[in-house]
Amino acid sequence: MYLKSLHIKQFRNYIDQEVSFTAPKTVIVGNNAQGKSNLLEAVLLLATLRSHRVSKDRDLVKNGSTIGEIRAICQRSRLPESYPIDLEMQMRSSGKRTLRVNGVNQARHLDFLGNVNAVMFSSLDLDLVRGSPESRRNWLDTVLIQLEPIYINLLQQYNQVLRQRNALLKSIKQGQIQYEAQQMALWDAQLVTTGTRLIRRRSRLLERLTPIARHWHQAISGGSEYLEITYLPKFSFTPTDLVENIHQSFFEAILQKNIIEQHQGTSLVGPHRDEVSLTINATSAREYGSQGQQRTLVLALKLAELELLESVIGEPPLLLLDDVLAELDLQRQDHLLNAIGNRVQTIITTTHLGSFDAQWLKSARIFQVAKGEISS
Ligand SMILES: Nc1ncnc2c1ncn2[C@@H]1O[C@H](COP(=O)(O)OP(=O)(O)OP(=O)(O)O)[C@@H](O)[C@H]1O
Repeated sequence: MYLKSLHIKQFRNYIDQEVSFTAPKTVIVGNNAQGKSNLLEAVLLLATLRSHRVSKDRDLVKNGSTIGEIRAICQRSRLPESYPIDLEMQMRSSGKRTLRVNGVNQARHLDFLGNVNAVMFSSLDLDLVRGSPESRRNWLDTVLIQLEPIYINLLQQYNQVLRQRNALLKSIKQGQIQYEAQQMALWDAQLVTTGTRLIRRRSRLLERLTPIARHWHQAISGGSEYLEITYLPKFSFTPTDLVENIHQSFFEAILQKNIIEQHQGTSLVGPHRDEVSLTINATSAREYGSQGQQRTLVLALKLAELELLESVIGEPPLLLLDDVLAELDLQRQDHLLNAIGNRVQTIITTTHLGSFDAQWLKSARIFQVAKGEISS
């Protein structure tokens, strides 16, 4: 797919900015806090309807405004040039969003998704290995939303059940209501049904990503390291388990935590607490990996994400590199730049052009950004 132009209004530190992407590679240069990440965030929002940095739309809308807008024209390779897609996303500090495709309102998120596909690689992604389980869960969710847009509905359903179950547990903890086994069993059943759908999809995604990530990981590390990626719910689980078996193990785990959940006033079992284990030669990459090993691993995961999306969608997604190139050593940079080639439309942000290969820069369009204004 090709992103032809982006128009952002009252979004983060931008007032009204239009950018045309006339080359497969765009480099955005600017000092810190000028709006580089904000621009990439706008593109990622169109692809996933989620920000990788904040959860509330009020943080995305420009301070002092009530409504922000991201508009893009893109071109899918399966459609003729005369059928560009016009996407519009309006967000309000109240949280209400309006989504339009070619001028037509889309009531459901899943009807908007799938028009833009993108892979973001930012310094925040180093948290994928070193950070909390939440960053790994968020990563899986972001990839799944693009691979199968219906996932956004499944995620919303689960989160709604979780919120209600947590509210009930909190009221029990605070003594506002009595624990009633029958009432709780209803919520348990919904948590298990909606949660199992997420667990199975996340685990299936890892089964598809692992061989690709392993390939990249071996290529970058020189072939001596063996990567394993495993989905770890709070109960015993294998990816080949039947749905009924997962349900049963999930229920048993909830039952075991029954008393402490009432005591803590929150749900302790479910995909919101799951972990993804990343091991190199059977050793935890998070606890024992060197910084270099962790960087190689994150790069391998991102390249796997790119390759998987490309094979499922049938064309390369956009690649958004937020100030990460300078953080990679030359060998890792080479792997990344070779993998991108000229096939993948890439938008790169950087504070200085010094770390870029001169030849590579020749084929790129370069913009400057300062105080939320982009110039060429
Ligand atoms: N909702 C908002 N309204 C107005 N300005 C905002 C909003 N959110 C962020 N900003 C401003 O955007 C700027 C940060 O931009 P951005 O995160 O894109 O930085 P950057 O250019 O990528 O720099 P760095 O290299 O430090 O990451 C800051 O000046 C911040 O105050």
